[in-house]
Order: sequence, then C-alpha cells, then structure tokens
Amino acid sequence: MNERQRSILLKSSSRFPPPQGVRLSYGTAGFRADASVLQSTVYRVGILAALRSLKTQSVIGLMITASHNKVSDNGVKVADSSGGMLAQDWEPFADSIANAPDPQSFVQLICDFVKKENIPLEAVKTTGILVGRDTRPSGESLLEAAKEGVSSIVGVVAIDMGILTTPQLHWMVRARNKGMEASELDYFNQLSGSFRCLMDLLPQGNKTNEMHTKLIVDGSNGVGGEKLEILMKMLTGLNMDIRNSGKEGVLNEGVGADYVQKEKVVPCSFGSADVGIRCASLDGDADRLVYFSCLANSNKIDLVDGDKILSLFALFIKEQLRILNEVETEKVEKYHQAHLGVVQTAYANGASTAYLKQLGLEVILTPTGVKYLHEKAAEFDIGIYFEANGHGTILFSEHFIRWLEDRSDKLSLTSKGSEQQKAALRLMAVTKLINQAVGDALSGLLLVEVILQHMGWSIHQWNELYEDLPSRQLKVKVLDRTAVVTANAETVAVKPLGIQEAINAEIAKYPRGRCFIRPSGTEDVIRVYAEAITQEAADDLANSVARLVDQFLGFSSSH
Ligand SMILES: CC(=O)N[C@H]1[C@@H](OP(=O)(O)O)O[C@H](CO)[C@@H](O)[C@@H]1O
Ligand SMILES: [Mg+2]
Repeated sequence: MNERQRSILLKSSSRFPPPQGVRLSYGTAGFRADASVLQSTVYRVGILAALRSLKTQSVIGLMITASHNKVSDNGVKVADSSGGMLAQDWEPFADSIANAPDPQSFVQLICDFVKKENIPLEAVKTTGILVGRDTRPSGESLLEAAKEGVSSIVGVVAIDMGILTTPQLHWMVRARNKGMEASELDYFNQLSGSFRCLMDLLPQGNKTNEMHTKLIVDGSNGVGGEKLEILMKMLTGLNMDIRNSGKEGVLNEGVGADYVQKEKVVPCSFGSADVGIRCASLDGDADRLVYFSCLANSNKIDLVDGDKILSLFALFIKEQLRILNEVETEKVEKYHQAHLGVVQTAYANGASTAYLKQLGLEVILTPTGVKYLHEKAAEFDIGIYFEANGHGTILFSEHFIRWLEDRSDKLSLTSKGSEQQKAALRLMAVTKLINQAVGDALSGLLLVEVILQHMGWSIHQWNELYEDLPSRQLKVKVLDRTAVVTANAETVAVKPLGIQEAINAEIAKYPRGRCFIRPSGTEDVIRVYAEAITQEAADDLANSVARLVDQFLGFSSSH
C-alpha cells in the first residue's frame, strides 16, 4: 500500500471511531445492531466492498438494512459480484475490521489482507459500488458513512442508488456485471414484461371469480409496499390492495412477513372484512414473502409459508418441463432431462418435504441461511430453494437457459402455438420474472399470482396441497451458545456430548415427532424446533427439549 492510500485511510478512519464495548459479527445477514453504534461499521464495510470490487474487478453492492428488525436497528451487508451474498471466505475479514479498536490497527489489518489476497490497489480501471438503503430514518447518515468508506480506496467510486429493496440492489449488481441495463426502471420493466408474458400464456378458460383474484398485501410499513405501488401501475390483470405501505405506522411493528409467520396472527390493518381473501405479507426489506388468509371470528390466520410457495413453484415448473418433453420420442437428447431439485432447511415442515419427495423431486437439506441454500440450488439445472420463513427463489443454470432459448426458437419455427412452445415460453418468462440473484418478495409475489391464475386456484386450494404438521419454535437463553455444535444440516447435535441421545429419547415418545436444536446465527439464543401430529404434542416436545438445553447448557447448570 502506498503512502498516499495509507494516509487517506488513517485520516478518514479517525473520523469513524468504533463504539466502545460492542462486539459485532458478520452473521447470516451481515452486521445488525442498534443504528446508533453502526457509523464506524458501515464506513468500514464501505472499504471492504471497495476492496472486493478491486479484487474481482467488478461492481459490488452495499445494502443498509436490518430487514425485519425493529426500526431503531439497522445493518449492512455486501452483495457480491454475482449478485449473491458476500463470498464466505471474506466474512472473517469483515469481523476483524469491524472490531479493530483504533485507526492504526484497522489500517494494518487492511494492509495485511490486501497482501494476502493480492488485491490490485493501484488498478487502472475505476470500479463502482452500488449503495442502497431501506426506509429506516437512520439509513440516510449511514449511507454517507458507507460512501466515505468506499471513496477512501483510490480508484473506487460509490454510486448512490437511494432507497431500494434488498433484492433490487442484488438484481442491479448482477445485471451490471452481466453488461445488462441495470436501473430501477429496468428492474420494473423486466418484472412487469415477463409477468405480462405469463399472463398472455394463461390456459384458455381459467376465469376465476372476483374473490379469488383480489389480493391484499401487507407492506410491513417498509420499502416493499412503496415499490410494489410503482410496479402495480405497470401491471394489468391483478387486483391488488396494498396496506401498510409506510405512509403511517411503524416499520415491522405488528406487521410484516416475520411477524405473520412467527406469531400466526393478522397484521395491523387487516381484520374481519378480509376473511377468505388472499393476503400476502412482505418483510421490512422485501426479501421475504408469505401468504395467509384471515380466519372468521379471531385474529388467527391460515399461514401459507415459504414451503408452500416452493411447492407451488415446483409443481408448475415440473408440469412445464413435462409438456416441453412430451413430443420427444426415441431420440431424446440427454440435455432434455433438466435436473430439477429443491433445497430446504431443517425448519421446512415435514409435510412439505414428504410432499415434494412424493412428487418425485430430489430434496436437499442445508444449514440455515440463504447463502447455503443458494449455493446448493445453483448445482441444478433448475434449483428451487426456500426457507420456511419465505426467503427463496428459483435458479436456472446458464446451460439450461441456452438450451431453452434454442428449443424455443426451434419450436417457433416448427410448431408455433403448440403446447410445447407455450411451455418453453412460460419457462423463459419465469427465468426473467424470478430474481436470479436472491430471494425477492416482489418477483415471488408476481410468480405466485400468475401460477394461481394458471391453475385456476384460490388460496385455499393452494393451501390444501398438503397439510402442515403442527410445529413449535422456542428460544432458550444459555451461557454460551457456541457450546452447541451440529451436523447433518443441523439435524443432529454432536455437542454437548449426550444431548442428542437425550433429545432422541424425548422424540421417541411422540408419533411422527421430529425435533432439533441449533445456535441462532442472528440472536444470542439456542433455537428449538419441534413437530408432531398434534399441536399439543409439538408444544410438549419443544418444551421438554428446551428443558434439556437448559440442563446441559443453561444458567442453572453453572451454579
Ligand atoms: C429459524 C429462522 O427463521 N431463522 C432465520 C434467522 O436465522 P437464525 O440463525 O435462526 O437466527 O435469520 C436468518 C437471516 O434473516 C434467516 O436466514 C433464518 O432463516
Ligand atoms: Mg429481509
């Protein structure tokens, strides 16, 4: 590192002293904390993004958001050059720079890392960082800190994209690096264009009644509702009522996908007048989506979670592939057998996994965190992944897209208007509609809507694909959550010794019982998940395993 660069870094970092007594870690979802302690972290992540950009010689994204957390929190995460999450091998560097106590040690860490990673600091080509934020009031000044960080690295510029959903920013990074048009308008055009294309390809005679076509969306009082309003103006064929779009009401307070999925109750501004109508809920940065319907005479809901969105997508894709391959006789070329797979975590409801397997699909389990699911899904020609909480998407391999384009071109010459050609066009439209960079509530919502119309289904018919097993999630506070070590996609606890045997003994008491524990990556707790054939049994199983966690690791065991 030359003297000029070194002195710029020393000078600017002295203006962003780290908070005292706070240890931050780049968890499953970047850094998150109370917004008041984040100035220095965001500035430093700006530098990390700039280094990543030099290293990869491509555009990188930096998003300021704390998703579904309360409005006083904020956070920062990096979108890598592919549009996906930051490469996992850079996470330890993120941790160490965020916690460096003073400018000298901070700059030293950077020097060492630049050397180790061979980052071309004096690159001739200028690179850019797309910087975005959600609607949190603290976002404005944090965005300034991010810009300062980025421009402290010579040859890198920050491009302020303003208020965006997290998936919009990821989409833009991916598009830029592919040399495609990447403005917000391009994003809206791509979504609305491919949605229109799928609507034009609806089977004839699928007329649903007004009750079925109306959709009410809970925007979590965040950025998603705002953006959906813009998108809605570009669409026809959808009757949408957007509530909690942030004009009044507090971000994520009694609203949003996380609240609806975890509490299983109606969000604010929904009620008895909405019983039976199809409803959807986004989270604070619009990368999660769940559906629900309000039940009569209570504030309870019928939840249609990420597992069911995944099942709907899988069913549709599988059907289109079947139609597409129908004409092939003996000379089926091997690449026609697209490898379709689904990826879930241990939190997926057991009934969903059984249903997907019964459809003949390959189901893979990964640890919690979309970076793991995304990575696995990318190994298929078509990989569909979802967390039960509603974060997920469909990934299409480049190879499959090329094959599909080719096939579609041929069909348009030989059998225009045929079912096969329509299936090819539908699949092509899905590759454009569904965000290829990351789970996206807006693009997911449009795909759900058009598939329901395609099937001629109400939310109830969709919900009846299979019946969820009753489940319960609990959190247990312990002295040291890192004492729990898991294996097999978090389904088995290998440490502390003996705990898994004790859990197994509990599970054995319940027919179709399933239960696992794992340390949370975003909160200082051990999470317990249990499933059984009745709600009472699921609750009992979860409670008894929570007691085991307490016995093995709890505060009581230390005294
Ligand atoms: C059970 C659960 O919902 N866990 C969430 C939560 O992670 P934990 O590591 O469980 O705290 O936040 C992650 C980031 O948003 C999300 O990917 C994950 O699904
Ligand atoms: Mg989110």
